[in-house]
Amino acid sequence: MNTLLHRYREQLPHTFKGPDLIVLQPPGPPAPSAGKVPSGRRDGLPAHPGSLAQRAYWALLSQRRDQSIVALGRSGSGKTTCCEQVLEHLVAMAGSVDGRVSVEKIRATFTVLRAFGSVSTGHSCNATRVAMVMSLDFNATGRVTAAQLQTMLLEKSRVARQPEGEGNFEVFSQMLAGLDLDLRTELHLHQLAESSSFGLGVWPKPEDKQKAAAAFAQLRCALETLGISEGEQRAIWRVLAAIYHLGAAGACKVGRKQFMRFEWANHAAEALGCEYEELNTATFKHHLRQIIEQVTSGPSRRRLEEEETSSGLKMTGVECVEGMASGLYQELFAAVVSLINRSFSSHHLSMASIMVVDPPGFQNPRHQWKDRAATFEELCHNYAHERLQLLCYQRTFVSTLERYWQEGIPVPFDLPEPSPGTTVAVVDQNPSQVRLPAVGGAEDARGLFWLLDEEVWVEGSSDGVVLKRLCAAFEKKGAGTEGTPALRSCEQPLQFEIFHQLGQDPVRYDLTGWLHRAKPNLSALDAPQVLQQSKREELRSLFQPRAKLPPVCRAVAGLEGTSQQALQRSCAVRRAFASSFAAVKRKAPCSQIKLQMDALTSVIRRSQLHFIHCLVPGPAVESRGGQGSLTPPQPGGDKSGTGGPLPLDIPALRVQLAGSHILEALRLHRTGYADHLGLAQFRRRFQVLDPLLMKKLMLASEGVDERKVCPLLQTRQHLLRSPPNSPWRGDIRPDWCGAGKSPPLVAAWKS
Ligand SMILES: Nc1ncnc2c1ncn2[C@@H]1O[C@H](COP(=O)(O)OP(=O)(O)OP(=O)(O)O)[C@@H](O)[C@H]1O
Repeated sequence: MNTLLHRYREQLPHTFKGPDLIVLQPPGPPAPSAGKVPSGRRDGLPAHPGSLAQRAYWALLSQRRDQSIVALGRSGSGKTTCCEQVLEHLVAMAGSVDGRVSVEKIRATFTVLRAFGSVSTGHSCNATRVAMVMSLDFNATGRVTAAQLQTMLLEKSRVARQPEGEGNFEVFSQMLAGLDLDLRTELHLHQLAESSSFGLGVWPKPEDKQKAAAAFAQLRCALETLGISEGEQRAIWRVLAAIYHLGAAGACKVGRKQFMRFEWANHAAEALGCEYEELNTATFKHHLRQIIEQVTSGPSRRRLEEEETSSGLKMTGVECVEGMASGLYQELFAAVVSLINRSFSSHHLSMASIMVVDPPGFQNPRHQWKDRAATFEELCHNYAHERLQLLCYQRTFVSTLERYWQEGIPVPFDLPEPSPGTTVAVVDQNPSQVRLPAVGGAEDARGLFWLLDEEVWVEGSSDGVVLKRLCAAFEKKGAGTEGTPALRSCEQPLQFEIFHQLGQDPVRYDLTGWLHRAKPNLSALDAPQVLQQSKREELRSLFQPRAKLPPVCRAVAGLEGTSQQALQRSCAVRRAFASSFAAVKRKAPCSQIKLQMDALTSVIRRSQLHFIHCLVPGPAVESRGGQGSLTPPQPGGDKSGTGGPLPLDIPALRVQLAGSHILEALRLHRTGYADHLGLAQFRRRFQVLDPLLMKKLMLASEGVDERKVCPLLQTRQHLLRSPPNSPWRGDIRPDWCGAGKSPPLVAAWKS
């Protein structure tokens, strides 16, 4: 486990001295191994994400096993920066076959991802709104053969709606500010609309527009570095322009469902290469499509469609336009990811991979002293973050203690309580696969996602009903109830609080309108067809390859790839979606979020996991614009522009430490035996020192009586004491090998 405490480094002398806990240096090129090494570190590297990357790399080479590096922490804590540094370090260190993967391309990828996947919020000016897994494949000689990007949980609704004081995806303002005159005229962007229902084309200050234009020039360079042709870039700008025009067109709020401003809708159709009528039908007239399908399909299908129309699935005109815009953006994002993957793909054989995971950060409006309740999208990001924390908990504590128990190693350590699983269950617990006992005592307690998916089909149901059922299942009532609560209802109507971060960081949510959000948006589902059937060749060639992908996995981008490693990862995603076919068939948006997280965890689950906990050490500072954004960190000391160093926010740091079980993990690391090897790896590593002993060792372990192994090693403790400076030096405990316990037989060292 690694803790990266960014900024304020100078103010934290010797904060963490554990062998695995490191303090992040300010961003910059990976530090060489020279320099002051914090005491207790065994790899000889100073504190830096690069040192973690190096460890994962050596583990990959020595164990021939996939590795994953997962960044966790609040929004704005430096996860994306850290992941970028890790990837750059790996590529620079290992080198790549044929130069297919280079540091420049990795940087370019992050520039593109920041443009298309991040927004400006109070936490950060580049808050990521998509979860990303970037995998580097290595061959047996340790060189990078290929890379693959997969993305999940894109906050596509952001295109049409943003919380107060937050922005749309950066790429819109960049394109509107920086597009050259010819293209601007061709796409009807030379004169921006007076108002856009998507909040596009607005810059609070003139310098913001200049910055956006400069960022657009950088984005174009990045796209070129990734080998994305001029024609493909034009197709990308066309879709973005169409989304802009849809925002300007708007929808009539009363009467017939139709565009409010015909002229702008016409521009949107022109940009997409389709007729106005086609766009109009795809956006508003699903019933026409449904009627055709009903006529051509069998009776069972007809029943399903009837159900859909009779339940509250009918949408307003505004929802239809929003759905079309978000659907177009999701397809565009997936196409951009495919283009990035094309630039990294190769047919070279690979042995194993290192996967770097950057999820959206944990978010709480209270962190910026905002009084508003959190939104549905923020709940989804917090849920994703806690699913990864749960994985960390299982690997750090549950599996480790289980291994000690299996090997008969007495370690005085109790499983920390509570587990992140308590709050994860509030969101996604499925009574048919209950992992934890229902907190409120109700036998069939369903998590929020399941409740929303269920209630959306019930005639006359409301947000209040969902809240009532949720509280009945998970709220602790009465004085006798023990343990940390997972949920409580608030005094404000339709509001509730989930006790995230092990109860340390409760977030208040407003459930108003969530039932409406849980409906599948039929316009969004029609968007891919509009793009695939475009009359413009450049759009068709960009989007038609997506038509071949199974519709179940549409929310996940980056499933293409021909190498063996890429196919394995894609299979893991498909398996996760296949596990809940009913939810996929119903196109239920909430279950899809859970399935996307299942897919992400199943991609990395089999690998050796390394977690990076990024902490925000100081309080968020309101920007001069009053939009609640963090003051950008200053190099070399983080002066906030006020002349003095920012104070450390000790309570906030405590909350972050306690909310992620960091101190408990450190304690287990010191009490237990953090490093261990399977016998086969142990033999491979040390047999050169005493081949005879190793042979006996293998024979003993292959035989029935494993007890013979232990005395053999005890007689040769010097094996592990040499060579000098070996990172594996240490004491062997006499009971390191569990007598009579079942395999896997492991060797454990005292760190
Ligand atoms: N080690 C560091 N020292 C100083 N500043 C940093 C460091 N790491 C990141 N930053 C800055 O902090 C800001 C937020 O960083 P970043 O986008 O990586 O955070 P994040 O955790 O990925 O946020 P989110 O989850 O919202 O995407 C950026 O402006 C970045 O430049």
